[in-house]
Amino acid sequence: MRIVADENIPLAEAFFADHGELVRLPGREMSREQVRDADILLVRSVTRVNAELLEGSRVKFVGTATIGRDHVDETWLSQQGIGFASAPGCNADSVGDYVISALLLFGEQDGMALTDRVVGVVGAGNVGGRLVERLRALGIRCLVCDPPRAEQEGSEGFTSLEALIEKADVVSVHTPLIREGDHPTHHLLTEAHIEALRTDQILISAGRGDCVDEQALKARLERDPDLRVVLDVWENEPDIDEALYRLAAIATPHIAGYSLDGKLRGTEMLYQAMSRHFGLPVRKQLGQLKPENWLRRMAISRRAPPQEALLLCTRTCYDVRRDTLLFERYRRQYGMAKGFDLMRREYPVRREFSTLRVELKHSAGAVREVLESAGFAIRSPRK
Ligand SMILES: NC(=O)C1=CN([C@@H]2O[C@H](COP(=O)(O)OP(=O)(O)OC[C@H]3O[C@@H](n4cnc5c(N)ncnc54)[C@H](O)[C@@H]3O)[C@@H](O)[C@H]2O)C=CC1
Ligand SMILES: O=C(O)C(=O)[C@H](O)COP(=O)(O)O
Repeated sequence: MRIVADENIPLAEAFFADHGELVRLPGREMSREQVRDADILLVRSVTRVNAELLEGSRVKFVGTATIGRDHVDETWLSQQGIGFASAPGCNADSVGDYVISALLLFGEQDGMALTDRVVGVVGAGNVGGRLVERLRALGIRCLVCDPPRAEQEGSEGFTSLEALIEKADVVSVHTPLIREGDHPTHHLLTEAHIEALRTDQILISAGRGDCVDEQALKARLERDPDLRVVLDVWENEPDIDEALYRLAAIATPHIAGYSLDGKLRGTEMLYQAMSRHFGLPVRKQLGQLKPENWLRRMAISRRAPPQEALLLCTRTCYDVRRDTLLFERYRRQYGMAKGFDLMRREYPVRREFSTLRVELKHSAGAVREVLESAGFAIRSPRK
């Protein structure tokens, strides 16, 4: 079999090369000619998978190593009898790490504890749902807006988008991009929602750029630059709006989910789905193929207050400031569109919180509880 895979899918050789010739390509420019003779196509979110790309090809299975599927015309694939799989939840906790890192940064800037702010999460699936679990475990009050879930599970525990914007201090958007149906999310945050934000609120957008009306957001920020927004996803990636970029408090090039762990999980999920599709045995597991030195550790030797310990461990794993600065460097050196993609391609290895083993030298119960709630693995002398 011939397998065409995006160059940014790690361990694709280790998982797939036994099944045929593996060709690596840059995803954004994948062309009809390049995939025509492929049997299996493995992509990321930057490749539009539709009739235009695949009509007349011999592709029998498409996998996207991402949670999002808005770049794939699933209806057309199914009409053609082409198998399809995505990687639900693969990097969900990495997006949570990103949000926690941003919340800690704002807490530090404002001299506030994490628990001083109410966080509103819009879209509570694998990403938003797990984020809410972690934040609540940290003692943070959360509001949740997820109308499809509210319809299925009953409205208790869910709130409308308008009420969430009114009551929350942080509005964190994690919806997929859905253009049709009962709950479309294209420009889910309308001009009216954006105008309703208070200057002291924080908006985080880490689902898909098109879920927020960017022109309205830009207009609001031009009038009210003190409103803080964290933008990881954008309309028209990679050629994003430079003026909006400059107005954002934190601006990153769609890397909220870019941990090595999340990406590798995505590759393994595609391997499993591909094996099922072709009736092949699942012989490989991520555990056998992971690089050495998989787990890292750190120790907290003194009696740090819980919030300080959390900040220390979070920054050891992931510091959102690094990515904001790095993005600015790439933009200056290569221009916006090229810098955006190049930073994603050369992204430094980042690990999920759960891979950091934190050794507590003191049996500080409160520190242990906070770190575990945030997702770190703890070793400490128990009382
Ligand atoms: N920035 C990044 O690096 C990443 C971004 N993503 C994006 O995050 C999205 C969400 O990921 P998951 O939570 O894993 O997906 P999911 O499918 O598990 O959950 C999506 C949730 O959004 C809810 N939803 C749908 N329409 C809604 C609406 N109109 N209003 C409010 N909620 C609505 C659904 O009911 C569901 O609970 C992905 O589709 C992807 O686009 C995912 C991973 C990384
Ligand atoms: O999983 C998703 O959905 C994402 O948004 C990915 O983290 C984005 O990564 P790329 O596919 O754009 O490399």
